Amino acid sequence: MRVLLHYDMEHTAAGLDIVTCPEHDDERFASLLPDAEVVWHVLRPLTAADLDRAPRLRLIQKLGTGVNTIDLDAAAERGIAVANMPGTNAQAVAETALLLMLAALRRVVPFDARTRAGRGWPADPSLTGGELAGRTVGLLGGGQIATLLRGMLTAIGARVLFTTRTPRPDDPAWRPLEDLLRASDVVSVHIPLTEETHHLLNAARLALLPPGAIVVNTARGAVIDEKALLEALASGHLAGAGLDVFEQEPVPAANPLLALDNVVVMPHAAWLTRETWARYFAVAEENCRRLVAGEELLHRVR
Ligand SMILES: NC(=O)C1=CN([C@@H]2O[C@H](COP(=O)(O)OP(=O)(O)OC[C@H]3O[C@@H](n4cnc5c(N)ncnc54)[C@H](OP(=O)(O)O)[C@@H]3O)[C@@H](O)[C@H]2O)C=CC1
Ligand SMILES: O=C(O)C(=O)CO
Repeated sequence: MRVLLHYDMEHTAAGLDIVTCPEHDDERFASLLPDAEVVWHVLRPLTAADLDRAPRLRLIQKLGTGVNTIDLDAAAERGIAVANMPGTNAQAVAETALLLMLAALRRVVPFDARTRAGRGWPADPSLTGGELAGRTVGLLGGGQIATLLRGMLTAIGARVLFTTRTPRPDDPAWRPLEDLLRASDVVSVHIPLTEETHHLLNAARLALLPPGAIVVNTARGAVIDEKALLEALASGHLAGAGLDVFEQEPVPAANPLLALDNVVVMPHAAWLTRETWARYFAVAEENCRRLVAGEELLHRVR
């Protein structure tokens, strides 16, 4: 079975003929699509035009959780199955969210730059940080990532609140979104990007956060209105942000958020650990086996 791994990563597996293609190499991707029976998809959008070049394609296997980068209707129209693998990267993302909130609270970006430039010592008192212990952290989402992060934050001594679409009155930490925002010193986003969640954190909702709050996003850029975020940071209402994801990816170098030293950034790499890859390949190979055997796929989305 011909598998097209759409990432710059070599991998072999018994019974699978795996070819790889870096995500930025559109020409190679187009040339490999006609023979692909399975695409192992990471993040580069998979469009109807791509699928038109792939007459043998039977399965789009998302390596990870969010399927917003796949044209699901186009896949369904062409009889191509789509599956994801929720949870396989949850530990990595939860740890990254924790890392970004600590980095923002402790001003790692300016400290790092000044230390490298030989201007780090003595440490500038204007960069005095804050501790997570004792602060209230509001999580948007109560799924696999938010649940792991909640455990980590509780161990550190933070007070954790969370919100979901479906109220969870049995859990004393659950709050309606606006109540959660009013109470949160740090807010961290862990919900999918859908029509409903697009710009969920807009100017009005960001204004509900207490002055000096920190926003962390390891979910999808467009859940936050980036212009409103920039204004809230520029006005000083927000003290900082930790961003792994952006409205436009790859994030353009001219994005004004990148010029702020109270914003710590990553290139949508929260998931990127060796352990995540091992889990990705285990599920992806199992779904290829199931496809060949005519068995029900794991985590079929469509
Ligand atoms: N940066 C990265 O590398 C990665 C990013 N991600 C992103 O993180 C997201 C979360 O992942 P994960 O925790 O595994 O997903 P889950 O599916 O386990 O959890 C999603 C949570 O979002 C909640 N939710 C959905 N819609 C809304 C809404 N409108 N308002 C409030 N809550 C909502 C759901 O609860 P309910 O249905 O009750 O509302 C659920 O608790 C993914 O969708 C993906 O976009 C994931 C992995 C890697
Ligand atoms: O799993 C996800 O949704 C990611 O963003 C990483 O690919």
